[in-house]
Amino acid sequence: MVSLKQNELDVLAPYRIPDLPPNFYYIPNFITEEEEVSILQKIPSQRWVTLSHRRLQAHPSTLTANNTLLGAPLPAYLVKPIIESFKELGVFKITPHKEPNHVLINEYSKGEGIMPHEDGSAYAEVVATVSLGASICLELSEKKPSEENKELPVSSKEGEASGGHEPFQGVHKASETAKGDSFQSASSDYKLPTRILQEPRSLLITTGPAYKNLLHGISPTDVDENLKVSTVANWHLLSEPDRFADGRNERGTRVSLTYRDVLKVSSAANKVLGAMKKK
Ligand SMILES: O=C(O)CCC(=O)C(=O)O
Ligand SMILES: [Fe+2]
Repeated sequence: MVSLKQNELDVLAPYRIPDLPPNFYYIPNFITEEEEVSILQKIPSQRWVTLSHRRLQAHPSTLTANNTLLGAPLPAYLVKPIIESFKELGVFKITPHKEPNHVLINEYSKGEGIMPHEDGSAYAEVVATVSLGASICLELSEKKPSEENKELPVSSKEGEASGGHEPFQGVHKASETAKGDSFQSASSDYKLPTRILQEPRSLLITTGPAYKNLLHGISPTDVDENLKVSTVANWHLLSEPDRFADGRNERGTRVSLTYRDVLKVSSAANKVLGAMKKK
């Protein structure tokens, strides 16, 4: 019997990735192949915003400049079956709205990635990422003092401004230097930096200190290499580790759905009331 720590999402305990800051959970085969195909077909092709190393779309909309979401329902294909399963598992049970209200869809072609960054204070400390199409490695590193506040600006996350391209390059370089310097983890109990290998149809949940204290990114490479039990934190939770027996993951086009609970939500009704109060 797995012993449960306080606040741990009980049903998820068997999926907790060991030796990482609390808490990452990796659930292989979270959705079926049919569900995967169906979601991929429904992602609207006209809503992509192309960034320098990936393309992106936000549902129901991009956040405002002060990180507020104009509340609106998520499209049905993002709700069923995924959010229904989140409710059964209690994924968002600790967040203010108890369910996600915002989804960013990222698409990475072979060789593309995202700079190491933190998701920041606009969201509750739970992110649930469903991977589609192909496997990819998420790289985790600890924030160094010099890397505090490497929060991806909303503009770059949401693709509103081309200025978002600059931090991508800059932060990516910072991380590579850190690795070259044989990065020393402040908390030596944890094996950092490390990688989480995300297979298609899997769910990765990031909560608490894992959300707050680490940077995550994806190398813009054609092949993830040197994959083995000692370099991939979730190796024992993989659905098909044999696929990576040669230590390699040849990248394909991978789409991620990142579900979040935006803390500040304004409704259309609130806007009208606010305007009336000002009069
Ligand atoms: O594609 C992913 O898994 C990561 C995306 C991400 O970090 C983000 O959108 O903030
Ligand atoms: Fe992120």
